[in-house]
This record gives sequence, structure tokens and C-alpha cells, in this order.
Amino acid sequence: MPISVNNLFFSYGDRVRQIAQVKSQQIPVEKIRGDEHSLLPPEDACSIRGIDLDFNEGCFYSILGPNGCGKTTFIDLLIGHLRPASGNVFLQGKDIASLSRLDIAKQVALVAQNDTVNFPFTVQEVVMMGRHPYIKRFSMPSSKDVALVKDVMERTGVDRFASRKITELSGGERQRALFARALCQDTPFLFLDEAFSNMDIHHTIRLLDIVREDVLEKGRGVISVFHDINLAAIWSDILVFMKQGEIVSCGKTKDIMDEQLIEDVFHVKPKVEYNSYARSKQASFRSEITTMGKSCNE
Ligand SMILES: Nc1ncnc2c1ncn2[C@@H]1O[C@H](COP(=O)(O)OP(=O)(O)OP(=O)(O)O)[C@@H](O)[C@H]1O
Repeated sequence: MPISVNNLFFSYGDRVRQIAQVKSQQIPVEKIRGDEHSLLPPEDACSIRGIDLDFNEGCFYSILGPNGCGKTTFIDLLIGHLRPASGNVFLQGKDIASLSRLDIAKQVALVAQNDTVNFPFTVQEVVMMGRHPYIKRFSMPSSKDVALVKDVMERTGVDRFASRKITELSGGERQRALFARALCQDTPFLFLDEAFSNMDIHHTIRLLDIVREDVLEKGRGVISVFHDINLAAIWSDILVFMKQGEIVSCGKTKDIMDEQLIEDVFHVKPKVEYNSYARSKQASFRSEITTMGKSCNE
């Protein structure tokens, strides 16, 4: 069953306005906004505007778009962290607003960009937390939980630092441990919000391949926010381009990725070509800063 999004609207302006009005006993918004230290985002701050989309299991979706266009907000709405102003998100046929956090945790796992664990748990303990939705209170993990954690730690390579404290790892190592925790949740859908931002290219490719394998073998649906268009093009089935809170294009890389679209969305001038090594279309960029018409590499 897909995640279905119907006519979704959300605005941080509305959200903060509601809170501010309650706190300040209905003081008109204009007065609140008049203060230069206002809590309100500017009038043109991005909102999610009328998104309709289905995310299916067994498919890898990449969400691309400029800073502040609403990618993380969209993900937060999809996983129930934020409530839409109007419209609905249906998770496996049920309105996400009607589901408990535990129900949602059995359906979706998230690796977020700046996730942290502040308590000095060991990496193994953190990865085991992925099994919490399935372990009854005051019970021990089952042999299935232990086997799954072991398997995921080996696949992701975090078994090498299983007994180290999460607070003492580098940014990339910590991100890999949190990735392993999300995989252990073993959910039909996995959300990645710039989950590779701290990782070197070796570990990025290794984890993308693991995710891709799970899409093909377990039928998992993956929805990933990327800034790297080329990585997204190689590993995803469907690219979703966003701009100012709206979806401007959605489809297979080979069908939709072209120079005009990237220029419209990001205001850069790429060259887009099929790359036989990458087995995908890829975008190349260049610096316009030259000396006597030559770049620093010529
Ligand atoms: N907690 C918040 N309160 C008020 N406004 C917010 C909040 N979080 C985000 N925004 C605003 O909402 C808009 C969308 O933010 P969001 O984080 O969804 O963008 P994004 O596309 O994920 O950006 P990036 O690529 O920079 O991570 C931005 O204008 C941002 O300033």
C-alpha cells in the first residue's frame, strides 16, 4: 500500500501565527510581524502548496530542490512530525493523523541530517533502539531482534565500532550508526533527509547500495532528500523536483532530467548527458571564472 498525499498545504507562517495569537491573546498578526524580532517567517516564506502524490513500496524516490523550498517540511508532513493545514497523508490506507507514534514507527523509519544522540550509549545499543517499536516494555530483545541487529551492523560496517560510545564518534561514523538503527526498524518505508551529508563517497555508495538492495529484495519504499543530483539520478527510480513548496516535475531520470529543468529549479547552467559508466544521465557543471578563457585545470 502506498503513502498517498492529497492536496497537502502547510505554512510555518500559519503555524507560528496560531501559536502567537493564542499566547498573545489574539493580538493581530500585523502587530506581531511589525516587530523586527518577530517569530513569524517572512510573508514569502515557503509553504507546502497543494501537493498530490503517491509513494509506492519497491521504489526509490529522490526529492531535489533548492535550499528552503520545503523538502524537509514535506518529509515531516509525510511521517506525521507536522500536521498539515489542510489535505491528508494516508499511510497504508489510514490517515496518519489517526495513527499513534508506535503505529507510525512500525511503518516508517527516518535518518535525518542532523540527528544526534546526546547520551553516551554504545553504538550497539543505539542500533538496537531501531527494534524498540517491536519490543514490549520491560522485555528483552528477542533472538530475531538480536540477529537482525547483528546482520545490519555487519552490512553497514558499523560492527567495527559496536562497543564505542556514540558521543565519541566522528560525524560520518555517527551518521552510519543512525542509518543502521533506521534499517533495524525494518519498516515498509525508509525516509532519508540528506542522510549522506556527513559521509565519504565510499560509505555513501555502500549505504546507497544497501538501500537499493532492500528496495529490490524487500520491496521497501525509499524517499530520500538529496542535494547531489547525480547520486540521486544513479540510485533512484523516480526524481521529484520541488520549488517554492510545489512539485514542478516528477518522473524517471531518463524522462525528466534535462538542462532546462535543472536551470529552472536551481538557476545554474548544467550540461546533461547519458553517462555509460554511471548507467544514468548525469549533470556536469563548470566555473565561469576563467583566465584568458581557460579554467584553472586547463
Ligand atoms: N521551525 C521552523 N519555523 C519557521 N519556519 C521554518 C521552520 N523550519 C523551516 N522553516 C522555513 O520553512 C521553509 C522550508 O524549510 P525546509 O527546511 O523544509 O527547506 P528545505 O528544502 O529542506 O531546505 P534545505 O535544502 O536548506 O535543507 C524555509 O523557508 C524555512 O525557513
